[in-house]
Amino acid sequence: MPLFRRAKIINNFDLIVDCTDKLLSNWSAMPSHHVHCDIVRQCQNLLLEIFGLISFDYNLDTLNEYDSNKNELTRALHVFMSSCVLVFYSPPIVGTLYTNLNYRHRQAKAIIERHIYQLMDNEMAQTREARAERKRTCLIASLVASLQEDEEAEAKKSEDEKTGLSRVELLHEILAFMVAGFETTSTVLAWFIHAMSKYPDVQHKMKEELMSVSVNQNLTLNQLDSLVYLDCVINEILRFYPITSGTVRTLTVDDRLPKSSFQLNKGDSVLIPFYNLAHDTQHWSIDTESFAPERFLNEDKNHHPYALLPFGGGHRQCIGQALARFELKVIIARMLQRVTFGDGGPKINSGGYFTGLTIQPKHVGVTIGFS
Ligand code: HEM
Repeated sequence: MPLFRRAKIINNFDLIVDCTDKLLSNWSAMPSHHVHCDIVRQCQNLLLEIFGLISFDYNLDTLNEYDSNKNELTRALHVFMSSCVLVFYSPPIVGTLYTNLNYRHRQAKAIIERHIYQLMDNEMAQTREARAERKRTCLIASLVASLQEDEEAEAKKSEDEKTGLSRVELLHEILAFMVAGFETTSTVLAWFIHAMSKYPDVQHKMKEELMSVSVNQNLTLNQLDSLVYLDCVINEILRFYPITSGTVRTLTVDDRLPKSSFQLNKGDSVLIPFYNLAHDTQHWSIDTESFAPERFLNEDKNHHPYALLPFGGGHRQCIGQALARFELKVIIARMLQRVTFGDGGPKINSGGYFTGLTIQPKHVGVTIGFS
């Protein structure tokens, strides 16, 4: 999607910096010895606010200093996502019963639907010319542009003949974007913060790199582009702590695995396991169990392309990967210009993981020191 190409994404640089500054300002109001145990939620708040503004021109107000849950849509999204986790890991019949009978889920879904339809209507209320212009820069405008002109007429056609999306189909697309667009990136950010508290040398090296390109606290796009070690750290976070266990493809023809000649048949589902590939010693020179961002500068610079697949691959690879990488780079650079993450203690910051919609760090307790 052209909207998620770098040329468009970089227009959001100031917006991402401003949102990060808001979170930093909230953190600075806390006592310096405070151990932050809600890092996963704080990262979600940051990415939700950014994604809402970038994609939907909508302020979810999650960085509100007094109440991050003030907005009705934000609250509904959190409820909806917790029930999605339950449904995702339950047998289909249990999932259907739960979503049909659970009052909180039904209420959250109704609120989300009302807001999304409102977003669509606001977009449709613009003139044709304004919509055509906005389509080039704004996700919601671009999605609304695919709405069917005459839904009733389209409904009478066969599936192959139909063009565009109905309002309900668009609702589901927008909801999928909302969920995929913030939960993933925020989980990577939470793993990053946990990793920094555990690997102070890496954090120190990143700060040195930042200081070498920016002596004052400004941050420009050119400076950001020159932060090579920071890119290595992001890659190592994605390798060391994959946030999804893998992806699945269904075979459209019979095939055999190249080395073992193992027979696969049309219709078989094949799991591509991200964690195993990223930790398989056959594909990496430096110990795969060490957290070593330098590997991407040296020995493992030319690793097998399929050994690291955090965003999947092929036709169905992640549409938002350039946006996610850009958001992460800006946020991390901005944070490390101002703060140092410290280890809150062996028990409270013991890591481990929790599998929700993504694989999240379970026990994170960090101190946040301002310099
Ligand atoms: C670090 C953050 C992210 C990670 C690790 C991630 C990871 C993934 C993965 C593994 C897939 C499946 C790819 C495959 O099967 O080959 C995927 C699909 C997808 N992602 Fe992301 N994602 C991230 C951020 C985002 C963002 C920010 C957006 C929205 C702007 C997004 C939107 C999507 C969509 C719409 C798909 C489905 C694509 C399709 O089925 O054609 N993702 N993502």
